[in-house]
Amino acid sequence: MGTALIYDEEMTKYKLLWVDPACKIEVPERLTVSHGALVRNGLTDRCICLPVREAVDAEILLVHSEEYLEAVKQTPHMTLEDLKEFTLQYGDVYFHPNIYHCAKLAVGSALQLVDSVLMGKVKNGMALVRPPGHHSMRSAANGFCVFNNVAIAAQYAKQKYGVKRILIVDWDIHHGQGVQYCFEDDPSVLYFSWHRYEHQKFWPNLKDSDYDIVGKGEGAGFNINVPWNKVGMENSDYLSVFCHLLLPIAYEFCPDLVLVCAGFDSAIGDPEGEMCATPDIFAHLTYLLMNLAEGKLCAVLEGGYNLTSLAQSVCQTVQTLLGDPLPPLTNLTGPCRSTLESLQCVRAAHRQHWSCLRHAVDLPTFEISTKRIKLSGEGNKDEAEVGEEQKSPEEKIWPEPPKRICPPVCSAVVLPDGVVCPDACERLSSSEDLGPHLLTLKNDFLKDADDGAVTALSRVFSLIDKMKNNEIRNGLALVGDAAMTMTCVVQYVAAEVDSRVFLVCVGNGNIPSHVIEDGKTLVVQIKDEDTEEQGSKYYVPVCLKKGCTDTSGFAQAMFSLLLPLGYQYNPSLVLLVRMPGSGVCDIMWQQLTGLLQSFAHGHTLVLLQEDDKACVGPTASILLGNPAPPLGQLPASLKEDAEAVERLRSRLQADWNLLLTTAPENG
Ligand SMILES: CC(O)(O)CCCCCNCCCN
Ligand SMILES: [Zn+2]
Repeated sequence: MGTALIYDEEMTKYKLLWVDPACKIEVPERLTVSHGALVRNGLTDRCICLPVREAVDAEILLVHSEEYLEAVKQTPHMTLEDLKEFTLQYGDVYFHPNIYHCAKLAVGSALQLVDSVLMGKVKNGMALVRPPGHHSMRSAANGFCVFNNVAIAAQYAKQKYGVKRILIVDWDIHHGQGVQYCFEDDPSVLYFSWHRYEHQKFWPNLKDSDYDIVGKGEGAGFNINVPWNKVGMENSDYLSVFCHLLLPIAYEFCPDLVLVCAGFDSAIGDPEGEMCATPDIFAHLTYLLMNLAEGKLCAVLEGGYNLTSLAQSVCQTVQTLLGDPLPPLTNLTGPCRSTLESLQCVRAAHRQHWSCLRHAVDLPTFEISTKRIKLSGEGNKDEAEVGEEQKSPEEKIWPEPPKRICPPVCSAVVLPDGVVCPDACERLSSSEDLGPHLLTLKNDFLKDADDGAVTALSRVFSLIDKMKNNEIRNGLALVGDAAMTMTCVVQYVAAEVDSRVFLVCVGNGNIPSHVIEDGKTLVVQIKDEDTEEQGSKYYVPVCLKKGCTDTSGFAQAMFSLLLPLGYQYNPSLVLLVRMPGSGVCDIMWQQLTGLLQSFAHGHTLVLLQEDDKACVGPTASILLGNPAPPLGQLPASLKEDAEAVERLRSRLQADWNLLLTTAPENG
C-alpha cells in the first residue's frame, strides 16, 4: 500500500490584506515551497495524490459551534473593513474573502486522508493545508487557524469508523490549545504536544499549556503537555522526550490511529520556534510513530515559517512515510538541563496515570556538570553556557539533509536448503565460489566447523558486504549456531576501520569478552538469567525476572535503554540476534526489529537459529517495511524489573546522556 499526498493550490489563494506584524509570517508561499520541494525531489510521483474536497457543515460542527460556523460563513461577502472588524474579536489570526473556502478545503483534506487510511486504500499520508487548525476552538478562530482540522479528523474517525483510541502528536512549536480543549475529558483521544513556553512568557501564554495540565475527569492522563522553557532545543531534546515519555505512553495506550499536527516551526531557522533541531529529525519522529497503529498515520500540516527548513522538513516526513531509509542523526549531545527539568516534571505529573511511569523512580541524578549535558555551545538554552553572539533564526544555517538512497534490494536472506525464501526477499545465491575464502574463514573463524557452517558464514559475511556497499538494505540469516555466528560477525565487522556494531542480543547466552572490550561494539542483551556482572559502558545486560516473555518489561527496556543508546552510538550496522529459547513473543520481536531500523540507514542483520525458522516469515515482513502488529495495551512491568532498568540507566547515563530523564542536583 502507498502513501497519500493531499494538496491543492486553491489553499494558497488567501493572504493578509492589511498590516498586522503578528500574522505576516503566515503566507501562501508556505504551501507552494513545500509542494514544490516534494515535486523537485520526485516525491509527489511516488505518492498517491488524492483530490481535496470541501468539508460539509456537519463535519465542521463535530468540533465547532453553529454560531461560530454561521459567523465565518459571512466572511466571503464582507468588505475589507468588515473583515478587519470581524478579525478583531479573535487573537493572532486574519480573515480574507476566500479563507472560509480554504478552511473547508483544509478540513476536507484531513478527512480525505483519514478515509483513505482507514479504508485501507493507503498505508499512511500527509495533507499539505492552510489555514492550519490546532489553535482554533469551538467558537473562536485563533493563531492563523479557522477550523480545527485535526480535531475534526479525530471526531470524524471515531464517528464514521468507530475508532476506539486515537493518538494525536503535535510537534508544532506552539501549543495546540484548541485540540487540548476539545479532548481534555475524552480518554479515547490522547493528545501530546510540546511547545515553546518559557514559563508562560511565550504565545499563547496559557497556564493551560503547562506540564501539570493532564486532562479532566475521564480524560485525566490523556493530555500531555511538554513545555520548552528555553529556545535552542536540538535533536537530542526531541528524541529524549520521544524515548522517555511519548513512546512508552503511546505503546501503553495502543492507539488504532495516529494523527500528527505536523507543524515544522519546531525546526531550526524558524522565527517562531527559535529552535535548533534539524529537518532530518522529522524523518525519525515520523518513523518512530509509524510503528504504532500498524502504521496508520495521517500527518496534517500546521505551522512552519522558514520556507527553507519547512520545505526540507516536509520532504523528510514524506520520504519516511514512503519507507525510505532514515538518515543517521549525528552528534547527539544529549538533552539540556531545561529539557530534563521539563521531562522530570511531566513524568511526575503523569506517573499516576501511566503504568510505564509508575516505577520510574527517576533516581536523583549523580553529579554531572552542566557542561556534560550541553557539550556543544549551540543553542541559547542557558545564557551562562553560551559565548557566541546570537544569530537571528533566519541567519541560521544548517547542512542540507543527506540523500536517502533506497538500495536496489531491500531484504536479502541466507537460508539452509529446504527453507522457503519469504516473498519479496532475495535469497543469496550460493553460486559464488568460496574456494580460497573457505580456508581463511576456517583459520580465522571456525577452526573445527564443518563445511556447511563455513559456507553459511561466508554468505552471512557477504550480506554484510552488500549492506556496506548499499546493494541491500538489510539481511536475515537462519544459521546452525546463532551465538557462534554472532561472534564471527562482530569479529569480521570489527576489522573495518570506522565500523560500529550495535549488537542487540535477545535471550540468554554469553557474549565473549573480546566482543565487548574493543569499543567498536555496543552490546545490549535482554535476558532472564541474573548473572552477577554489572556490565560496562559497552555491555548492557538487561535482566528481566520473567525474561523476554514479559512484554512490558521488554518494551520499557526498548524505549528507555535501547533507543537512546542506539541513537547516541550511531552504529554503522545493527546486529539483532534471537538466541534459542529466548521466549520473546513474535510481536515484540517484530516491534524490536522495526524500531532498530532507525539506525545505520536501516542496515540490520538478523540472526536466527535454525529451530526458530518459524520466525523467518514474521521477521522478513518487518525487514521489508511492513508495520508490526500492535502489542495490545501494555500492563505495568514488574516493579523489580523496572527498578533494574532504572538502576542500569542511572549507572550508564554518565557515558550515555541520552539516557538522562532528570536534571542533575547541582545548581
Ligand atoms: C499553526 C501555528 O501554531 O504555527 C500558528 C502559530 C500562531 C502564532 C501567533 N503568534 C504570532 C506572533 C508573531 N511573532
Ligand atoms: Zn506553530
